[in-house]
Amino acid sequence: MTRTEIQAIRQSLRQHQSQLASQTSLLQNLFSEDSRRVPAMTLHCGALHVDFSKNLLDPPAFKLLLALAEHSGLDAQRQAMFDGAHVNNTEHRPALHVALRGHKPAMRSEIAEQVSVGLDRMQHFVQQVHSGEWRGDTGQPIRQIINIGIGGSDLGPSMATAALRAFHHHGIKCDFVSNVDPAHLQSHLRKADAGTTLFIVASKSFSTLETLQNARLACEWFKQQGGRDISRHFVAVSSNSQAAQDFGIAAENVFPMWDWVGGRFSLWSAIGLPIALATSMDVFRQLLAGAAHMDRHFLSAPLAGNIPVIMALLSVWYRNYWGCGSQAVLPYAQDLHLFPAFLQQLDMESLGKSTNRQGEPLAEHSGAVIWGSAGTNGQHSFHQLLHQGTDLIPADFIAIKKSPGEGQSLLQHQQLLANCLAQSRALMLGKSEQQAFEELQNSGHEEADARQLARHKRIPGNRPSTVLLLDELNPFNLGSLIALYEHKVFTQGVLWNLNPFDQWGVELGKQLSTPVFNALNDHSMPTDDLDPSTAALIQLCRQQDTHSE
Ligand SMILES: O=P(O)(O)OC[C@H]1OC(O)[C@H](O)[C@@H](O)[C@@H]1O
Repeated sequence: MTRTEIQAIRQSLRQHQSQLASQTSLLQNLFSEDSRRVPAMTLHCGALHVDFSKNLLDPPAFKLLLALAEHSGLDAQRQAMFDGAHVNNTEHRPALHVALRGHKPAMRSEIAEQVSVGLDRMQHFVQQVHSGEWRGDTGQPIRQIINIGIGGSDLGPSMATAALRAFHHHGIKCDFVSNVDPAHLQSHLRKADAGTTLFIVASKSFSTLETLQNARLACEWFKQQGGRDISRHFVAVSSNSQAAQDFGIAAENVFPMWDWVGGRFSLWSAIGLPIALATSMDVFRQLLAGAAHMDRHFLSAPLAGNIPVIMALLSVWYRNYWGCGSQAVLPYAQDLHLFPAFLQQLDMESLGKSTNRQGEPLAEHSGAVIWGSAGTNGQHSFHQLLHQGTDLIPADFIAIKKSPGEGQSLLQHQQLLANCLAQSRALMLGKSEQQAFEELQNSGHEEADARQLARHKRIPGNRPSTVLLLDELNPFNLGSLIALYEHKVFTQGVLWNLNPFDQWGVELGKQLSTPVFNALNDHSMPTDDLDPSTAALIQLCRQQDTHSE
């Protein structure tokens, strides 16, 4: 990496941004200056079409951002990740989620074999469950799956299972439990039948408190319901097979994963078992194939035509030069309603860092807050802030072209699409005070009243968005979409020179919860060594216990 050159590029980006920021109708000006802006800024990868044209980006800014990517060593670091080098430098590991979808890493030839064996085991198990060959301990087939896991062992599989609703296997219901709050598991157990329920205990480390506690509660419930043979109702997915066995899961029921897969990148491994059980192994393999398609695009497309790279460059552009502290992700598809929550972990756990790869403080802001929900619901709540709030918040709109239904459903789908495209357009166009005034006068308002109200109805516009259009929401396209965001996050890590594969910040909360838990459980335990606020709150909790006794 050439620090001086990077600093010079960053300085030019700052200067250029200040020129662009002075144009209040920059987006509309960019369209009038270049009639080819839309085709030039719309990229395609299989059935995914990405329209970048409504971004606050002109050709000089794009050129500077591409230079930033080149000087940051993106080519070499991308190759290093695909080859299996230790790109997770603080944990001394490769990050080889791409190997799970068929890429053969040059430095780790044994991995392709492990992946293939792992997939075959999944396939065999899914086939046994779906055919009814796998029986519970009362001789009944499995009808319900409850996945117990949290973070990467929950968000990816639950999101993909919901997204692939149209491909669900009839007769198998799949639920996900993550929160240590017993109410979460109990809400599912209340409706479950122990004889036909299969629990998947999903934990890469097999040491995560929430998952182990919920797994214990599930075992307790199973026994209370008269269940005898745990091995017919509990399987695990873990890279720590011994811990899973020590917990009581039969060795043959432990599906492997590996330390070279990061938790938030793990849905492609056996962590994706609930996806395959809820749909089919064929669907799961199509999901992998779609991701592999995006992997090839990321590896081979030139930077200027590389979708994940451009998305990452835009995120850096908005975060570092336009002062954007957050980014909205708005899937206009109910089946993708968990996508923003999945992305929150993928993006914020990866990029929420203040230290570079060398251990020095970062000179620039890194990861932004990622948030959003399924459209059109957001239009009736937080879109107000997107349109008229004081912050500039770039938005990714994700839309699906093909309606899954006909008749009235088709019409409603067109409404959904229309709303999506109209929101992206409204963010760009806004409404001038004059336009608002004329509309008010035309609708019969007195002039003074219209002038006053027009100030409130003015919408600045010039707010950026990207539209990602999928031909259809199917496993292949979903795989491509997820992999796109994975590579976007990786690229941002390169541009900020940080390690996107560790998560040390998460550890502190885990460490500190133990003494608090002990103090809550044992009232004789002194709390003087805790901070005054926590000590006082513990006292309050203890008093509450006394009152309810
Ligand atoms: O799969 P597990 O080992 O149980 O980990 C589950 C989750 O725990 C964490 O605290 C990490 O921050 C996540 O990255 C991880 O996905």
